[in-house]
Amino acid sequence: MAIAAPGQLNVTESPSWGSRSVDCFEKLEQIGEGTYGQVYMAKEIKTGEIVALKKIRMDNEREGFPITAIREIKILKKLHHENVIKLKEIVTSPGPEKDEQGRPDGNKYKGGIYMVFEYMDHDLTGLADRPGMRFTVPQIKCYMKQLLTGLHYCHVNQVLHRDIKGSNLLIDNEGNLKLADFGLARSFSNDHNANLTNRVITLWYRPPELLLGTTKYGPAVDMWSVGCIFAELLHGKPIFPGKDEPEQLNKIFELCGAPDEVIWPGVSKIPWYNQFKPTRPMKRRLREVFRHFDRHALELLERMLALDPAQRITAKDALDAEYFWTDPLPCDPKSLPKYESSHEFQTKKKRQQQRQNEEMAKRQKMQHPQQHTRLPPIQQSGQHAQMRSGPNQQVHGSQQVHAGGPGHHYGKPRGPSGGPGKYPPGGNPGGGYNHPNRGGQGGAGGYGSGPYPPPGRGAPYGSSGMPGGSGGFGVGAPNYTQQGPYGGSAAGRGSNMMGGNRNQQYGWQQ
Ligand SMILES: Nc1ncnc2c1ncn2[C@@H]1O[C@H](COP(=O)(O)OP(=O)(O)OP(=O)(O)O)[C@@H](O)[C@H]1O
Repeated sequence: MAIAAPGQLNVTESPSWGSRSVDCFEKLEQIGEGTYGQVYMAKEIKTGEIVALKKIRMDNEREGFPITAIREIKILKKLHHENVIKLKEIVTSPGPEKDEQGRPDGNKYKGGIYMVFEYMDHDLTGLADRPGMRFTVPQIKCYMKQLLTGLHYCHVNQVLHRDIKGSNLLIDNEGNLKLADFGLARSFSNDHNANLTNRVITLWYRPPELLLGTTKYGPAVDMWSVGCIFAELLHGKPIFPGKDEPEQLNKIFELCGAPDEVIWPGVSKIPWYNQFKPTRPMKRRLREVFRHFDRHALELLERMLALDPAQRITAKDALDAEYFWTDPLPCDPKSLPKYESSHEFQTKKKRQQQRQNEEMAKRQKMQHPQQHTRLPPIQQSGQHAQMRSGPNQQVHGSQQVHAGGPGHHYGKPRGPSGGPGKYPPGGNPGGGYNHPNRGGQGGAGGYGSGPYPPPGRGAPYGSSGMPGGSGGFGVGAPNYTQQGPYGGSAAGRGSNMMGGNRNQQYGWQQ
Protein backbone atom coordinates (compact mmCIF):
# COMPACT_ATOMS: atom_id res chain seq x y z
CA MET A 1 0.00 0.00 0.00
CA ALA A 2 1.34 3.39 -0.89
CA ILE A 3 1.52 5.83 1.93
CA ALA A 4 2.34 9.45 2.40
CA ALA A 5 5.62 10.64 3.76
CA PRO A 6 5.07 12.43 7.07
CA GLY A 7 5.17 15.98 5.69
CA GLN A 8 3.04 15.13 2.69
CA LEU A 9 -0.21 15.44 4.56
CA ASN A 10 0.03 19.18 4.39
CA VAL A 11 -2.08 19.50 1.28
CA THR A 12 -3.80 22.67 2.34
CA GLU A 13 -3.11 26.29 1.71
CA SER A 14 -5.15 27.33 4.69
CA PRO A 15 -3.40 26.82 8.01
CA SER A 16 -6.72 26.25 9.74
CA TRP A 17 -7.30 23.06 7.74
CA GLY A 18 -6.83 20.03 9.91
CA SER A 19 -6.54 22.09 13.07
CA ARG A 20 -10.09 21.51 14.32
CA SER A 21 -11.23 18.44 16.16
CA VAL A 22 -14.05 16.19 15.03
CA ASP A 23 -15.57 17.00 18.43
CA CYS A 24 -16.80 20.24 16.83
CA PHE A 25 -19.37 17.96 15.17
CA GLU A 26 -22.05 15.69 16.51
CA LYS A 27 -22.43 12.49 14.46
CA LEU A 28 -26.10 11.92 13.73
CA GLU A 29 -26.28 8.87 11.52
CA GLN A 30 -24.15 6.69 9.30
CA ILE A 31 -25.07 7.32 5.67
CA GLY A 32 -22.33 5.57 3.76
CA GLU A 33 -19.81 2.84 3.98
CA GLY A 34 -17.18 2.65 1.32
CA THR A 35 -13.89 1.05 0.62
CA TYR A 36 -12.53 4.18 2.05
CA GLY A 37 -14.30 4.38 5.38
CA GLN A 38 -17.60 5.34 6.90
CA VAL A 39 -19.57 8.43 5.99
CA TYR A 40 -21.73 10.13 8.61
CA MET A 41 -24.30 12.83 8.60
CA ALA A 42 -23.22 15.26 11.33
CA LYS A 43 -24.09 18.61 12.80
CA GLU A 44 -21.57 21.33 13.51
CA ILE A 45 -22.24 22.09 17.14
CA LYS A 46 -21.51 25.82 16.95
CA THR A 47 -23.52 26.66 13.87
CA GLY A 48 -26.01 23.79 13.62
CA GLU A 49 -24.96 23.27 10.00
CA ILE A 50 -25.45 19.76 8.66
CA VAL A 51 -22.41 18.25 6.97
CA ALA A 52 -21.14 14.87 5.82
CA LEU A 53 -18.06 13.48 7.60
CA LYS A 54 -16.07 10.95 5.65
CA LYS A 55 -13.69 9.07 7.85
CA ILE A 56 -10.44 8.09 6.25
CA ARG A 57 -9.86 4.43 6.84
CA MET A 58 -6.61 3.88 8.68
CA ASP A 59 -6.77 0.17 9.25
CA ASN A 60 -3.11 -0.17 9.75
CA GLU A 61 -1.66 2.76 11.61
CA ARG A 62 1.89 1.73 10.73
CA GLU A 63 1.17 2.21 7.05
CA GLY A 64 0.48 5.88 7.49
CA PHE A 65 -1.90 8.18 5.69
CA PRO A 66 -3.35 6.64 2.51
CA ILE A 67 -2.12 8.17 -0.71
CA THR A 68 -5.61 7.85 -2.23
CA ALA A 69 -6.96 10.17 0.43
CA ILE A 70 -4.23 12.65 -0.31
CA ARG A 71 -5.12 12.48 -4.00
CA GLU A 72 -8.80 13.05 -3.24
CA ILE A 73 -8.07 16.00 -0.98
CA LYS A 74 -5.61 17.58 -3.40
CA ILE A 75 -7.96 17.26 -6.34
CA LEU A 76 -11.03 18.46 -4.48
CA LYS A 77 -9.13 21.46 -3.22
CA LYS A 78 -8.54 22.65 -6.73
CA LEU A 79 -12.03 21.97 -8.05
CA HIS A 80 -14.69 24.56 -7.33
CA HIS A 81 -17.90 24.07 -9.22
CA GLU A 82 -21.58 23.84 -8.40
CA ASN A 83 -21.69 20.29 -9.78
CA VAL A 84 -18.68 19.04 -7.83
CA ILE A 85 -18.96 18.24 -4.14
CA LYS A 86 -17.39 20.83 -1.89
CA LEU A 87 -14.74 19.72 0.56
CA LYS A 88 -15.06 22.18 3.42
CA GLU A 89 -12.20 21.17 5.69
CA ILE A 90 -10.30 18.33 7.28
CA VAL A 91 -10.78 17.59 10.98
CA THR A 92 -8.95 15.18 13.21
CA SER A 93 -9.61 13.15 16.28
CA PRO A 94 -6.63 12.88 18.55
CA GLY A 95 -7.83 10.02 20.72
CA PRO A 96 -9.96 6.88 20.67
CA GLU A 97 -13.30 7.57 19.12
CA LYS A 98 -16.94 6.77 19.69
CA ASP A 99 -19.55 5.95 17.10
CA GLU A 100 -22.89 7.76 16.76
CA GLN A 101 -24.31 5.70 19.63
CA GLY A 102 -21.43 6.66 21.86
CA ARG A 103 -19.82 3.20 21.70
CA PRO A 104 -16.06 2.92 21.31
CA ASP A 105 -15.05 2.65 17.69
CA GLY A 106 -13.36 -0.64 16.88
CA ASN A 107 -10.82 1.07 14.63
CA LYS A 108 -7.35 0.07 15.66
CA TYR A 109 -6.03 3.51 14.93
CA LYS A 110 -6.21 5.63 18.03
CA GLY A 111 -7.27 8.79 16.30
CA GLY A 112 -8.95 9.56 13.03
CA ILE A 113 -8.95 11.94 10.10
CA TYR A 114 -12.17 13.11 8.51
CA MET A 115 -13.04 14.99 5.39
CA VAL A 116 -15.89 17.45 5.98
CA PHE A 117 -18.21 17.84 2.98
CA GLU A 118 -21.33 19.80 2.33
CA TYR A 119 -24.24 17.46 3.07
CA MET A 120 -26.30 16.05 0.20
CA ASP A 121 -29.68 14.43 0.83
CA HIS A 122 -29.36 11.56 -1.64
CA ASP A 123 -27.14 9.65 -3.95
CA LEU A 124 -28.63 8.70 -7.31
CA THR A 125 -28.57 4.99 -6.49
CA GLY A 126 -30.38 5.50 -3.21
CA LEU A 127 -32.88 7.90 -4.76
CA ALA A 128 -33.67 5.73 -7.78
CA ASP A 129 -34.07 2.72 -5.57
CA ARG A 130 -36.87 4.12 -3.46
CA PRO A 131 -39.89 1.88 -3.90
CA GLY A 132 -42.18 3.26 -6.56
CA MET A 133 -39.69 5.92 -7.58
CA ARG A 134 -40.03 7.13 -11.15
CA PHE A 135 -38.17 9.92 -12.88
CA THR A 136 -39.70 12.11 -15.58
CA VAL A 137 -37.96 12.94 -18.86
CA PRO A 138 -37.28 16.59 -17.84
CA GLN A 139 -35.88 15.26 -14.54
CA ILE A 140 -33.55 12.82 -16.32
CA LYS A 141 -32.45 15.60 -18.66
CA CYS A 142 -31.86 17.85 -15.68
CA TYR A 143 -29.67 15.29 -13.85
CA MET A 144 -27.80 14.34 -17.03
CA LYS A 145 -27.11 17.97 -17.86
CA GLN A 146 -25.68 18.59 -14.40
CA LEU A 147 -23.61 15.41 -14.52
CA LEU A 148 -22.14 16.43 -17.88
CA THR A 149 -21.55 20.00 -16.73
CA GLY A 150 -19.64 18.81 -13.64
CA LEU A 151 -17.67 16.31 -15.67
CA HIS A 152 -16.86 18.82 -18.39
CA TYR A 153 -15.48 21.10 -15.67
CA CYS A 154 -13.30 18.24 -14.33
CA HIS A 155 -12.02 17.34 -17.80
CA VAL A 156 -11.23 20.96 -18.67
CA ASN A 157 -9.23 21.05 -15.45
CA GLN A 158 -7.50 17.86 -16.51
CA VAL A 159 -9.01 15.64 -13.88
CA LEU A 160 -10.32 12.17 -14.69
CA HIS A 161 -12.91 10.97 -12.18
CA ARG A 162 -12.52 7.25 -12.89
CA ASP A 163 -15.41 6.08 -10.75
CA ILE A 164 -18.59 7.56 -12.18
CA LYS A 165 -21.55 5.53 -10.90
CA GLY A 166 -24.91 6.25 -9.29
CA SER A 167 -23.74 6.12 -5.69
CA ASN A 168 -21.09 8.74 -6.45
CA LEU A 169 -23.61 11.22 -7.84
CA LEU A 170 -25.04 13.15 -4.94
CA ILE A 171 -28.29 15.07 -5.13
CA ASP A 172 -29.71 17.59 -2.71
CA ASN A 173 -33.29 18.59 -2.12
CA GLU A 174 -32.82 21.66 -4.29
CA GLY A 175 -32.36 19.28 -7.21
CA ASN A 176 -28.61 19.93 -7.51
CA LEU A 177 -26.45 17.03 -8.61
CA LYS A 178 -22.77 16.93 -7.65
CA LEU A 179 -19.95 14.58 -8.52
CA ALA A 180 -18.45 13.00 -5.43
CA ASP A 181 -15.84 10.44 -4.40
CA PHE A 182 -12.67 11.56 -6.09
CA GLY A 183 -10.71 8.78 -4.40
CA LEU A 184 -9.76 7.26 -7.75
CA ALA A 185 -9.46 10.54 -9.62
CA ARG A 186 -6.21 11.77 -11.05
CA SER A 187 -4.83 14.55 -13.14
CA PHE A 188 -4.04 13.78 -16.72
CA SER A 189 -2.16 15.41 -19.52
CA ASN A 190 -3.65 15.73 -22.95
CA ASP A 191 -1.00 13.73 -24.79
CA HIS A 192 -2.40 10.41 -23.47
CA ASN A 193 1.08 8.93 -23.49
CA ALA A 194 1.40 8.36 -19.80
CA ASN A 195 0.75 4.86 -18.54
CA LEU A 196 -2.15 4.93 -16.11
CA THR A 197 -3.46 2.17 -13.93
CA ASN A 198 -5.89 -0.05 -15.71
CA ARG A 199 -7.69 -1.10 -12.58
CA VAL A 200 -10.23 1.67 -12.22
CA ILE A 201 -13.99 2.21 -12.51
CA THR A 202 -16.62 -0.07 -11.01
CA LEU A 203 -17.14 -3.06 -13.29
CA TRP A 204 -20.62 -2.30 -14.68
CA TYR A 205 -19.53 1.19 -15.71
CA ARG A 206 -16.08 0.26 -16.99
CA PRO A 207 -15.37 0.96 -20.67
CA PRO A 208 -14.19 -1.67 -23.15
CA GLU A 209 -10.72 -0.16 -23.56
CA LEU A 210 -10.01 -0.69 -19.85
CA LEU A 211 -11.49 -4.16 -19.92
CA LEU A 212 -9.18 -4.93 -22.82
CA GLY A 213 -6.20 -3.81 -20.78
CA THR A 214 -5.24 -0.38 -22.04
CA THR A 215 -3.11 1.82 -19.82
CA LYS A 216 -3.28 4.85 -22.08
CA TYR A 217 -6.60 6.54 -21.78
CA GLY A 218 -8.31 9.84 -21.19
CA PRO A 219 -11.65 11.51 -20.39
CA ALA A 220 -13.49 9.10 -22.68
CA VAL A 221 -13.40 6.49 -19.89
CA ASP A 222 -15.67 8.71 -17.79
CA MET A 223 -17.97 9.26 -20.76
CA TRP A 224 -18.57 5.54 -21.13
CA SER A 225 -19.71 5.44 -17.50
CA VAL A 226 -21.99 8.41 -18.17
CA GLY A 227 -23.51 6.50 -21.10
CA CYS A 228 -24.18 3.52 -18.81
CA ILE A 229 -25.91 5.77 -16.29
CA PHE A 230 -27.93 7.52 -18.98
CA ALA A 231 -29.16 4.21 -20.39
CA GLU A 232 -29.89 2.97 -16.87
CA LEU A 233 -31.99 6.03 -16.11
CA LEU A 234 -34.02 5.53 -19.27
CA HIS A 235 -34.19 1.78 -19.08
CA GLY A 236 -34.72 1.36 -15.35
CA LYS A 237 -31.95 -1.09 -14.65
CA PRO A 238 -28.24 -1.47 -15.29
CA ILE A 239 -27.51 -2.31 -18.90
CA PHE A 240 -24.24 -4.19 -18.39
CA PRO A 241 -24.49 -6.09 -15.11
CA GLY A 242 -21.48 -8.36 -15.61
CA LYS A 243 -20.25 -10.72 -12.91
CA ASP A 244 -16.63 -10.54 -13.93
CA GLU A 245 -14.53 -8.96 -16.64
CA PRO A 246 -15.04 -11.54 -19.40
CA GLU A 247 -18.79 -11.46 -18.85
CA GLN A 248 -18.71 -7.68 -18.72
CA LEU A 249 -16.95 -7.50 -22.07
CA ASN A 250 -19.34 -10.02 -23.51
CA LYS A 251 -22.37 -8.01 -22.42
CA ILE A 252 -20.85 -4.93 -24.01
CA PHE A 253 -20.15 -6.73 -27.28
CA GLU A 254 -23.64 -8.21 -27.38
CA LEU A 255 -25.18 -4.76 -27.26
CA CYS A 256 -22.53 -2.61 -28.93
CA GLY A 257 -21.13 -5.12 -31.41
CA ALA A 258 -17.76 -6.77 -31.57
CA PRO A 259 -14.86 -4.41 -32.19
CA ASP A 260 -12.52 -4.79 -35.12
CA GLU A 261 -9.95 -2.61 -36.86
CA VAL A 262 -12.64 -1.09 -39.04
CA ILE A 263 -14.87 0.28 -36.35
CA TRP A 264 -12.09 0.79 -33.79
CA PRO A 265 -8.73 1.42 -35.43
CA GLY A 266 -5.94 0.20 -33.17
CA VAL A 267 -8.08 -2.16 -31.11
CA SER A 268 -6.02 -5.20 -32.07
CA LYS A 269 -2.98 -3.64 -30.41
CA ILE A 270 -4.64 -3.33 -27.01
CA PRO A 271 -2.93 -5.79 -24.63
CA TRP A 272 -5.66 -8.36 -24.07
CA TYR A 273 -7.57 -7.99 -27.33
CA ASN A 274 -6.48 -11.34 -28.74
CA GLN A 275 -7.48 -13.13 -25.56
CA PHE A 276 -10.90 -11.58 -25.37
CA LYS A 277 -11.93 -10.80 -28.91
CA PRO A 278 -15.27 -12.41 -29.66
CA THR A 279 -15.15 -15.71 -31.45
CA ARG A 280 -18.24 -14.99 -33.51
CA PRO A 281 -19.39 -11.87 -35.34
CA MET A 282 -21.62 -9.67 -33.24
CA LYS A 283 -23.73 -6.84 -34.61
CA ARG A 284 -24.37 -3.57 -32.85
CA ARG A 285 -27.91 -3.82 -31.48
CA LEU A 286 -28.23 -0.65 -29.44
CA ARG A 287 -30.83 0.95 -31.71
CA GLU A 288 -32.84 -2.23 -31.89
CA VAL A 289 -32.81 -3.02 -28.16
CA PHE A 290 -33.56 0.56 -27.14
CA ARG A 291 -35.87 1.38 -30.05
CA HIS A 292 -38.48 2.62 -27.59
CA PHE A 293 -36.18 5.43 -26.43
CA ASP A 294 -36.74 8.93 -27.68
CA ARG A 295 -34.87 9.54 -30.97
CA HIS A 296 -32.56 12.22 -29.54
CA ALA A 297 -31.85 10.15 -26.44
CA LEU A 298 -30.85 7.23 -28.61
CA GLU A 299 -28.60 9.40 -30.81
CA LEU A 300 -26.79 10.68 -27.75
CA LEU A 301 -26.52 7.25 -26.18
CA GLU A 302 -25.03 5.86 -29.41
CA ARG A 303 -22.25 8.43 -29.20
CA MET A 304 -21.61 7.87 -25.48
CA LEU A 305 -21.39 4.13 -25.93
CA ALA A 306 -19.04 4.26 -28.91
CA LEU A 307 -16.62 1.36 -28.52
CA ASP A 308 -13.69 3.35 -29.85
CA PRO A 309 -12.83 5.93 -27.18
CA ALA A 310 -11.56 8.28 -29.90
CA GLN A 311 -15.05 8.37 -31.39
CA ARG A 312 -16.87 8.66 -28.07
CA ILE A 313 -18.62 11.97 -27.50
CA THR A 314 -17.00 14.45 -25.09
CA ALA A 315 -18.88 15.99 -22.18
CA LYS A 316 -18.86 19.35 -23.94
CA ASP A 317 -20.34 17.99 -27.17
CA ALA A 318 -22.88 15.97 -25.23
CA LEU A 319 -24.13 19.17 -23.62
CA ASP A 320 -24.72 20.54 -27.12
CA ALA A 321 -26.66 17.47 -28.20
CA GLU A 322 -30.19 17.94 -29.54
CA TYR A 323 -31.50 15.89 -26.64
CA PHE A 324 -30.99 18.78 -24.22
CA TRP A 325 -32.40 21.37 -26.58
CA THR A 326 -35.62 19.76 -27.67
CA ASP A 327 -38.93 19.42 -25.85
CA PRO A 328 -39.41 18.42 -23.15
CA LEU A 329 -36.50 20.56 -21.97
CA PRO A 330 -34.51 19.76 -18.85
CA CYS A 331 -36.42 21.06 -15.85
CA ASP A 332 -35.13 23.63 -13.42
CA PRO A 333 -33.50 21.71 -10.54
CA LYS A 334 -35.50 23.79 -8.06
CA SER A 335 -38.74 22.57 -9.54
CA LEU A 336 -37.92 18.96 -8.68
CA PRO A 337 -39.80 17.27 -5.88
CA LYS A 338 -38.18 16.93 -2.50
CA TYR A 339 -37.72 13.45 -1.16
CA GLU A 340 -36.89 12.03 2.17
CA SER A 341 -33.15 11.45 2.43
CA SER A 342 -31.98 8.31 0.63
CA HIS A 343 -28.45 6.99 0.35
CA GLU A 344 -27.52 3.65 -1.15
CA PHE A 345 -26.17 2.47 2.20
CA GLN A 346 -29.50 3.16 3.91
CA THR A 347 -31.69 1.66 1.21
CA LYS A 348 -29.57 -1.49 1.23
CA LYS A 349 -29.80 -1.64 5.01
CA LYS A 350 -33.57 -1.19 4.93
CA ARG A 351 -33.93 -3.94 2.35
CA GLN A 352 -31.76 -6.24 4.39
CA GLN A 353 -33.85 -5.53 7.48
CA GLN A 354 -37.04 -6.14 5.54
CA ARG A 355 -35.73 -9.45 4.26
CA GLN A 356 -34.74 -10.51 7.75
CA ASN A 357 -38.21 -9.67 9.04
CA GLU A 358 -39.80 -11.63 6.24
CA GLU A 359 -37.56 -14.62 6.93
CA MET A 360 -38.41 -14.45 10.61
CA ALA A 361 -42.14 -14.27 9.90
CA LYS A 362 -41.83 -17.25 7.54
CA ARG A 363 -39.96 -19.28 10.14
CA GLN A 364 -42.50 -18.43 12.82
CA LYS A 365 -45.30 -19.43 10.52
CA MET A 366 -43.64 -22.79 9.88
CA GLN A 367 -43.15 -23.38 13.57
CA HIS A 368 -46.72 -22.46 14.44
CA PRO A 369 -48.86 -23.44 11.49
CA GLN A 370 -52.46 -22.32 11.56
CA GLN A 371 -54.76 -24.86 13.07
CA HIS A 372 -57.83 -23.97 11.05
CA THR A 373 -58.13 -22.83 7.55
CA ARG A 374 -59.91 -19.54 7.44
CA LEU A 375 -62.84 -19.05 5.14
CA PRO A 376 -62.45 -16.20 2.70
CA PRO A 377 -64.42 -13.11 3.63
CA ILE A 378 -67.56 -12.40 1.66
CA GLN A 379 -66.85 -9.81 -0.93
CA GLN A 380 -68.95 -6.70 -1.07
CA SER A 381 -69.45 -5.18 -4.48
CA GLY A 382 -66.62 -2.80 -5.35
CA GLN A 383 -64.32 -4.30 -2.77
CA HIS A 384 -62.36 -6.33 -5.25
CA ALA A 385 -60.58 -3.49 -6.95
CA GLN A 386 -59.76 -1.93 -3.65
CA MET A 387 -58.22 -5.04 -2.28
CA ARG A 388 -56.08 -5.33 -5.33
CA SER A 389 -54.39 -2.03 -4.80
CA GLY A 390 -51.92 -3.37 -2.34
CA PRO A 391 -48.74 -1.77 -1.18
CA ASN A 392 -47.06 -2.48 -4.49
CA GLN A 393 -49.43 -0.34 -6.40
CA GLN A 394 -47.91 2.94 -7.29
CA VAL A 395 -49.53 5.95 -5.80
CA HIS A 396 -48.44 9.25 -7.16
CA GLY A 397 -46.93 11.43 -4.57
CA SER A 398 -46.16 8.58 -2.20
CA GLN A 399 -42.55 9.58 -2.34
CA GLN A 400 -43.13 13.07 -1.16
CA VAL A 401 -41.88 14.36 2.10
CA HIS A 402 -44.27 16.65 3.81
CA ALA A 403 -43.26 19.32 6.23
CA GLY A 404 -42.54 17.75 9.57
CA GLY A 405 -42.43 14.30 8.00
CA PRO A 406 -40.28 11.48 9.18
CA GLY A 407 -36.60 11.17 8.60
CA HIS A 408 -33.69 13.30 9.54
CA HIS A 409 -34.21 16.66 7.97
CA TYR A 410 -32.54 19.50 9.66
CA GLY A 411 -34.01 22.73 8.57
CA LYS A 412 -33.98 22.05 4.83
CA PRO A 413 -37.19 23.10 3.18
CA ARG A 414 -39.62 20.35 2.28
CA GLY A 415 -42.24 20.69 -0.35
CA PRO A 416 -45.47 18.97 -1.10
CA SER A 417 -44.85 18.84 -4.83
CA GLY A 418 -45.88 15.81 -6.80
CA GLY A 419 -43.70 12.73 -7.09
CA PRO A 420 -43.11 12.12 -10.74
CA GLY A 421 -42.55 8.70 -12.24
CA LYS A 422 -39.10 7.25 -12.16
CA TYR A 423 -39.02 6.27 -15.77
CA PRO A 424 -40.38 8.48 -18.40
CA PRO A 425 -43.82 7.71 -19.66
CA GLY A 426 -43.67 5.40 -22.60
CA GLY A 427 -40.07 4.60 -21.78
CA ASN A 428 -40.71 0.91 -21.77
CA PRO A 429 -43.77 0.26 -23.81
CA GLY A 430 -44.26 -3.40 -24.31
CA GLY A 431 -40.75 -3.91 -25.59
CA GLY A 432 -39.26 -3.14 -22.24
CA TYR A 433 -38.06 -5.22 -19.45
CA ASN A 434 -40.64 -6.12 -16.94
CA HIS A 435 -38.90 -5.59 -13.68
CA PRO A 436 -40.59 -7.56 -10.98
CA ASN A 437 -39.83 -5.07 -8.29
CA ARG A 438 -40.42 -1.90 -10.16
CA GLY A 439 -44.03 -2.45 -10.86
CA GLY A 440 -45.79 -1.78 -14.09
CA GLN A 441 -42.75 -1.12 -16.23
CA GLY A 442 -43.63 -2.28 -19.67
CA GLY A 443 -44.54 -5.69 -20.88
CA ALA A 444 -43.01 -8.75 -22.38
CA GLY A 445 -40.51 -8.97 -25.18
CA GLY A 446 -37.59 -6.63 -25.69
CA TYR A 447 -34.92 -7.71 -23.37
CA GLY A 448 -36.69 -10.89 -22.59
CA SER A 449 -35.79 -12.24 -25.97
CA GLY A 450 -32.40 -10.62 -26.10
CA PRO A 451 -29.03 -11.70 -24.84
CA TYR A 452 -29.64 -10.42 -21.36
CA PRO A 453 -30.24 -12.48 -18.27
CA PRO A 454 -33.77 -13.11 -17.15
CA PRO A 455 -35.45 -10.41 -15.12
CA GLY A 456 -34.04 -10.05 -11.71
CA ARG A 457 -32.71 -7.47 -9.39
CA GLY A 458 -29.28 -7.04 -10.83
CA ALA A 459 -26.23 -9.00 -9.95
CA PRO A 460 -26.01 -10.67 -6.60
CA TYR A 461 -24.30 -8.91 -3.81
CA GLY A 462 -21.53 -11.40 -3.87
CA SER A 463 -19.94 -11.97 -0.56
CA SER A 464 -21.82 -9.20 1.15
CA GLY A 465 -24.47 -11.46 2.51
CA MET A 466 -27.13 -9.25 0.97
CA PRO A 467 -28.47 -11.31 -1.86
CA GLY A 468 -31.18 -10.13 -4.14
CA GLY A 469 -30.64 -6.43 -3.97
CA SER A 470 -32.41 -4.16 -6.35
CA GLY A 471 -31.61 -3.59 -9.96
CA GLY A 472 -31.33 -0.15 -11.39
CA PHE A 473 -29.20 2.12 -9.33
CA GLY A 474 -29.97 0.15 -6.25
CA VAL A 475 -27.14 -2.27 -6.32
CA GLY A 476 -23.51 -1.97 -5.62
CA ALA A 477 -21.94 -3.27 -8.75
CA PRO A 478 -19.42 -5.95 -8.08
CA ASN A 479 -15.96 -5.07 -8.94
CA TYR A 480 -13.31 -7.51 -9.81
CA THR A 481 -9.97 -6.32 -10.85
CA GLN A 482 -7.02 -8.27 -11.92
CA GLN A 483 -3.33 -8.37 -12.04
CA GLY A 484 -3.19 -9.77 -15.52
CA PRO A 485 -6.15 -10.20 -17.73
CA TYR A 486 -8.97 -11.30 -15.47
CA GLY A 487 -7.56 -13.64 -13.01
CA GLY A 488 -5.19 -13.22 -10.20
CA SER A 489 -6.12 -11.14 -7.28
CA ALA A 490 -9.65 -10.56 -6.22
CA ALA A 491 -8.75 -7.03 -5.44
CA GLY A 492 -10.56 -4.12 -6.89
CA ARG A 493 -12.56 -1.13 -6.14
CA GLY A 494 -15.98 -2.07 -5.07
CA SER A 495 -18.14 -1.48 -2.14
CA ASN A 496 -16.61 -2.33 1.15
CA MET A 497 -19.12 -5.14 1.20
CA MET A 498 -16.80 -6.95 -1.10
CA GLY A 499 -14.25 -6.61 1.65
CA GLY A 500 -10.91 -4.98 1.55
CA ASN A 501 -9.70 -1.50 1.51
CA ARG A 502 -9.16 0.67 -1.48
CA ASN A 503 -5.56 1.37 -0.78
CA GLN A 504 -4.74 -2.25 -0.46
CA GLN A 505 -6.77 -2.95 -3.54
CA TYR A 506 -5.13 -0.45 -5.75
CA GLY A 507 -1.79 0.04 -4.23
CA TRP A 508 -0.33 3.09 -5.77
CA GLN A 509 -2.09 4.59 -8.69
CA GLN A 510 -0.71 6.28 -11.67
N1 LIG B 1 -21.29 14.88 1.00
C1 LIG B 1 -22.10 13.85 1.18
N2 LIG B 1 -23.38 14.04 1.56
C2 LIG B 1 -24.21 13.01 1.75
N3 LIG B 1 -23.87 11.72 1.57
C3 LIG B 1 -22.62 11.45 1.19
C4 LIG B 1 -21.66 12.50 0.99
N4 LIG B 1 -20.49 11.92 0.61
C5 LIG B 1 -20.72 10.59 0.58
N5 LIG B 1 -21.99 10.31 0.93
C6 LIG B 1 -22.62 8.97 1.00
O1 LIG B 1 -21.64 8.02 1.34
C7 LIG B 1 -21.49 7.06 0.27
C8 LIG B 1 -20.04 6.65 0.18
O2 LIG B 1 -19.26 7.81 -0.06
P1 LIG B 1 -17.97 7.77 -0.97
O3 LIG B 1 -18.32 7.17 -2.28
O4 LIG B 1 -17.36 9.12 -1.01
O5 LIG B 1 -17.08 6.76 -0.12
P2 LIG B 1 -16.15 5.62 -0.60
O6 LIG B 1 -15.56 5.06 0.62
O7 LIG B 1 -15.21 6.15 -1.62
O8 LIG B 1 -17.21 4.62 -1.23
P3 LIG B 1 -17.09 3.60 -2.44
O9 LIG B 1 -15.93 2.75 -2.20
O10 LIG B 1 -18.40 2.84 -2.41
O11 LIG B 1 -17.00 4.43 -3.69
C9 LIG B 1 -22.04 7.75 -0.96
O12 LIG B 1 -22.53 6.82 -1.90
C10 LIG B 1 -23.16 8.60 -0.37
O13 LIG B 1 -24.34 7.86 -0.22
